Amino acid sequence: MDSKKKKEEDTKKSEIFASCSFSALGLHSTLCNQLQERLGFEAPTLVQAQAIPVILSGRHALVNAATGTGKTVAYLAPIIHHLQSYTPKIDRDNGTFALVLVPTRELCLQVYEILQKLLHRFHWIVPGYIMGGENRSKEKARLRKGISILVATPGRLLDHLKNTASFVHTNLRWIIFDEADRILELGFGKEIEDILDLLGSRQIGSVGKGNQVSSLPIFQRQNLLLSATLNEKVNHLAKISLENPVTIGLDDKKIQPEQSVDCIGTVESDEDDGLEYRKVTTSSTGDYKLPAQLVQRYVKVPCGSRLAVLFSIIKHLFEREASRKIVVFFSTCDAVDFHYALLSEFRWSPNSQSEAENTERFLKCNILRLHGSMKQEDRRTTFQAFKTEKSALLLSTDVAARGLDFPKVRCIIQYDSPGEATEYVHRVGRTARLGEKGDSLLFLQPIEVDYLQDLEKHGVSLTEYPILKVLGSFPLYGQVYRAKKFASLDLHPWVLYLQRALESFILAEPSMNKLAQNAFCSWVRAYTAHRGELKRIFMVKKLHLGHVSRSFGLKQQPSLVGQSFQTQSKKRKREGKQKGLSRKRKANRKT
Ligand SMILES: Nc1ncnc2c1ncn2[C@@H]1O[C@H](COP(=O)(O)OP(=O)(O)OP(=O)(O)O)[C@@H](O)[C@H]1O
Repeated sequence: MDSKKKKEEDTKKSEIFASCSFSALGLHSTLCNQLQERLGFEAPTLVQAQAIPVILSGRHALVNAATGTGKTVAYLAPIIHHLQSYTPKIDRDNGTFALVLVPTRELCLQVYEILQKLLHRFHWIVPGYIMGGENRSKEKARLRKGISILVATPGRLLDHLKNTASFVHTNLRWIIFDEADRILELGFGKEIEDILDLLGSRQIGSVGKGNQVSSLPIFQRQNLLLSATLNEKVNHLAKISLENPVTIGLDDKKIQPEQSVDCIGTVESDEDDGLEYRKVTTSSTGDYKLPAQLVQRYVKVPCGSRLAVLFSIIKHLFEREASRKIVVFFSTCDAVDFHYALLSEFRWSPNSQSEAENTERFLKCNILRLHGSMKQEDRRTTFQAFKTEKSALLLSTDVAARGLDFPKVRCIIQYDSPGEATEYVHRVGRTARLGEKGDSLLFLQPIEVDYLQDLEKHGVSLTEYPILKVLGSFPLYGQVYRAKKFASLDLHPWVLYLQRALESFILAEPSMNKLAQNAFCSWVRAYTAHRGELKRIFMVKKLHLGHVSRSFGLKQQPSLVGQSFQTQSKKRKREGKQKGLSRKRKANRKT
């Protein structure tokens, strides 16, 4: 390696990793060995170097650091450090000492897997998880046996707190909210407050709640909140769950002690022992932290050409580099199902003269899908598969947007726009993790480009993707159509031919046609669900439903599809009433 390259590498490393070792942070040597041997971590990341000593000290903490910077180990390592040091050694009868609350099932499994690795040499500390979609009786049995560090989704945890008498949590010392803002966005606010009440952890001061196992010391509660993005709701949660917390990772732009206008709930600490104690005011217009090496672009596509352009870009990316991982985000489960079926089955050879010659799969890559309406077992299989695959395309709802750590994802495509800027940040955060390369591409219709200004307000700026150049790389009947000739994507021959082929393919397959109609309906519903300021940008009134139909490869008149939209929406409402759907679930239905 030449010296310039080495210097660059060193600079890059120093922007991610601290110059100290894990043991210098005060962690037990066996744990440091586990970090190295089981996880391959040589040195702590910057956020770990900041957070571990604070968390070891027992202080409550609010940790705000960019996606993929190692927040998980930042809280797990200090907990394990403490638990392994207790004498007498803890055992399963002592019940749960640490509770990690996460928004999704996949994140639950991910944290659990890391715990398993870290606890390899501490067999007396038992990790476990409970989450929606799993068998309650089996979970009850596991809780009865005792779980020292429990990872949970909030709804299921509350269920067990209320209904599982054998769940021992009298020794609880830590409550961690990982992806705190997402937990709240999903509408779990009430559950969280109930959980804090049931655990006697609201407003703290609840040190040593009476029933501790007598041989163990009385523990001071320590609560931790972590997220790459903060919002008003997190401030509220911080207020009701953290006592005199230390804030880690909040940069100066976000910390404006004198400003109170945007401050909703101030987390304050007036102690000064050399650690970073600050008054925090997170403003809703503050900027978000994104990995510096992430290349962010947008592509402006007229609605009717969206489908053809998406297919072309994915094809282009895999043809340029066959071995790569890409995630495409959609707004609804139905949209994922439709695009999954179509991308997997669509056959078209751009140079064939007749339909009979269209035997070749348009996309040859491995395609996976993930969303909240899938069976738990299928979700688990996809999650594991995408982790281990070297090359694959994952189509997903926002269920994959938070916290998931899929190695080596090179590109994130946001086909349906994310809505809140926080969601944008977390979606793109699935790539460019821990200093790795990463690209992101946001699809926008010409009527939606004001969204770029909304992102700008949060310090997120994107450049335009050279779509005409990409389309120009596809020969059609031996001819290459050069970029400059086509002012609009709609008129590009490649797009026109591909769109026609997609529409014929869908029309010929009744099941595909049905999937397309369902996807269309739920897409329109999701579009109408944009909130607040964003309603001004994503205005359903501005949509041309005929063009939206085209974007699902449908030739039908929008009014026909519109009828089925109404029927479906009535049906869902009826079902919702029958099931007594909570506000939370309604908010959650997109994922
Ligand atoms: N000290 C370290 N050395 C090397 N790799 C690390 C280190 N700490 C974490 N990692 C790796 O970095 C990646 C990101 O870590 P993690 O998932 O904890 O990030 P995060 O900050 O929680 O991200 P997000 O905000 O998306 O949830 C993981 O693959 C993890 O294994």
